[in-house]
Amino acid sequence: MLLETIKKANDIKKIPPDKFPQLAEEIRAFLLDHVSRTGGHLASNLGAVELTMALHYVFCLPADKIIWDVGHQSYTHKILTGRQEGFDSLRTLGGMSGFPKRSESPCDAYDTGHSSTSISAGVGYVCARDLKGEDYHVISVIGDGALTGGMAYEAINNASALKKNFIIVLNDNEMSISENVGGISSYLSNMRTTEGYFELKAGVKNSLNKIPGLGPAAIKQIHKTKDSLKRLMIPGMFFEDMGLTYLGPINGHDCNRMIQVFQEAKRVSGPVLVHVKTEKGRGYEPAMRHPARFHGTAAFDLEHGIPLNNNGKANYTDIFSTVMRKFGDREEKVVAVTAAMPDGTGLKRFRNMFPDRFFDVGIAEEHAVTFAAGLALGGMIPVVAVYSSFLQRAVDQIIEDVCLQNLHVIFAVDRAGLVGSDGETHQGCFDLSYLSMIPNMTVMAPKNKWELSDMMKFAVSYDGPIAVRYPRGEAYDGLEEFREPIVRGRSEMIYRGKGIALLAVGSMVKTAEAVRKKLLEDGDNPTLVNARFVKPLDKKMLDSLAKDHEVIVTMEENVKSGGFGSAVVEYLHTAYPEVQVLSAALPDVFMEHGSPEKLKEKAGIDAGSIYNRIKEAR
Ligand SMILES: Cc1ncc(C[n+]2csc(CCOP(=O)(O)OP(=O)(O)O)c2C)c(N)n1
Ligand SMILES: CC(=O)[C@@H](O)[C@H](O)COP(=O)(O)O
Ligand SMILES: [Mg+2]
Repeated sequence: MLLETIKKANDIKKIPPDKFPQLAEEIRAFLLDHVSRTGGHLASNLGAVELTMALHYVFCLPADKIIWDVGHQSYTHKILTGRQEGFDSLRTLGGMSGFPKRSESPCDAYDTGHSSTSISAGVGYVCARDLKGEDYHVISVIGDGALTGGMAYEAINNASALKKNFIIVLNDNEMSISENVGGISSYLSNMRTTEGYFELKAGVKNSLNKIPGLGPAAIKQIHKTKDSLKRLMIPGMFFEDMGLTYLGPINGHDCNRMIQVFQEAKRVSGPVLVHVKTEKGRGYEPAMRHPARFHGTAAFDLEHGIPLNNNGKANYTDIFSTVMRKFGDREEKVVAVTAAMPDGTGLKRFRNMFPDRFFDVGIAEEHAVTFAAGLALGGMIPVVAVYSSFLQRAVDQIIEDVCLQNLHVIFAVDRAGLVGSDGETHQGCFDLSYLSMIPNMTVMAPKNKWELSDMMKFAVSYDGPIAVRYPRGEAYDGLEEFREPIVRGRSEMIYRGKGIALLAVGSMVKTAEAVRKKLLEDGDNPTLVNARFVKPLDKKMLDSLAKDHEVIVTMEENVKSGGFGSAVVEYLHTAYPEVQVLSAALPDVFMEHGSPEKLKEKAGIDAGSIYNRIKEAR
C-alpha cells in the first residue's frame, strides 16, 4: 500500500509520479470506505484527488500556503498531511473537522466553510509575505461554483492591480452543489477542452528564441499578434483581460500534466490562474451519476449508494418544499430565489414546476437579497430560501435594500440553530439576533411542521419584510392540536400553569415540553408558551405571565446576545424587576462540529440542563 508511506506532509514526494495512479486509487478507496460509514462531503473530494496530489508534490507544506475555497474538498489534503486516523472521527464531537482548520494542522493555511473567500485570503497572504520579505508560494484553489460568488471577482480585481506572484487554481467540474449556473459557468463550459493555448504559448516562445537579432519593435509586434491569436483560440480571454496569466484548461486527473503546469505557474511573474478540469464524484459510479446527492451525504451503503438510517420522516425542508409547490399553483406573484442551493433548500420541486418563477443566482447571497428587493418593487412576492449561516453574508442588503424600503420579501431561513457535523462555519446561531435588530422586520419560528406551513401562508399574506426560521432535520410532528391562526406578534399558550413559565422559540418548544414533563413529576405546574414571534415581542403575553410566575425561562437555539431571551429580559427587567428570567441560549463561542443533540448538551440547552438550572434557581 502506497498510502502507508504517507505519514506526514511532503511524504508524497517520496513516491515516484509514475506510481501516482495507484496512490489515487488507494486514496479513493480510503475516502469511500470512511465517508460511507461516517457521512461527509464525498463527490467533490473524489474529484479533487489527483489535483491535491499534484499540488502536494510540487509545493512544500506548511511553508507554501494552499487555501481551499469552501474547504469541503480538502479530505485528500488531510490524508496527505498525516491525518488519516482522523477520518474515523470525521465531523463528530471532538473528532476531525470536515473543513480545513488551522488548529488541526500547520498545513491548513486558512479556516473555511463559506464560499468564494480563497482568492481574497490568498491576496492578503501574498501582500503580507512581500511586506515581510518572505519567500513562499500562495495557492488559492477555487471551484467553478465558488467562482459565481462576487467576492472572487473583487479579489481578482485586487490581485490584478497588485501584480504580485500568486497562483489561483480553478477546479472546474462543471458543478456547484447542483448544476452550476450563470454566465461564468457557460463561459467555462464553452472553453475548448484541448490544450491549444499551451501549444500556442510554447510555439510563440520558441519562434521568438529562434529568430536571431530580433529588435524590441518586432517582439512587440509579435506579442500583439499573439494576443489576437489568443483571442481566436480562447473565447473571451476573460481571465487574461482581468490581468491574470491564464494556463489551461488541463486534465485534472493527469498528475504528470498538472505537475508540469504547476511548476510553470511557480515561474510566472504576477498572478496566474491554472484552469483544471475535473469530474465530480470520479471513481464511484453512483456519485458520478448523482453528484448533487453525493455532494454531502449521510452514511450510505457502499455497494448500492443508498443512504442508511433513512426513517422516511419529513424534515422541515420537505414541508417548505410542499408549501412552495402549493403557492406556485395558487399565487402567481410568488417567486423563489436561491443562492445555489435548490436541493438543500427544497426548491427543486418549485423549479421543475414553475421554471419561469424560479431563480438560482449562484453563490451570491448578497445579490439574491437585493435582487429580491427589485422583484418585490416590480410587483412579485419573492421568497428567498437560504441557510441561516449563509444569509449572514447579506445582512447589509437586508437592512439597506429590503427593510429600509419596507419591502415584502419573505426569508425562508433554513438550517437555523445547530446544524451539527458541518460545525462552526455552518451553525445557524445568529439569525434571530441579526434579523430582529432591524426595523420593519418580522421574525417567526414554527414549533412543528404544521406551523411552518401556517407561517409561510401568513408570510405571503403579510406586507413587509418577514422571516421564518426553521432547523435542519426531522420536522416535529407533536402538538398537532395546537393550531391557533397566526396573528402578527402574538404567541401561543400551550399549557397554562403557574410559578414557572417556559417561553420557547421554534425547535425549543419540543425541548420545553420535555422540561415541563420533568417539572410536573416534581409537583410543579409550569406554563408552556410557544413564542411564535421573536419580533415583534408579545408584550401582552409577557405582562400576563409576569403576574403569576416567579420564574420565566426563555429557550432558543440562537446566541444569547441580541436574541429572544435578551429582548424578553430587556422588557421584563424594567417593567417587572421582581420576576426572575433565565435565558437558555447558545453561549458566546463558536460551536464546533458534532451531533446537534451532543452540542445542545454542551451548550446547556438540552432538557436536562435547563431543568437543572430551573431547580437551582428556585
Ligand atoms: C456563502 C456560501 N453559500 C453557499 C454555500 C454552500 N456550498 C458549499 S459548496 C457549494 C458548491 C461549490 O461548488 P464548487 O466551488 O464548484 O465546488 P465543488 O463542490 O464543485 O467541488 C455550495 C453552494 C457555502 N458553503 N457558502
Ligand atoms: C459545504 C457546504 O457548505 C454544503 O455542502 C453544506 O455542507 C450543506 O449542508 P446540508 O447538508 O445541511 O445541506
Ligand atoms: Mg464545481
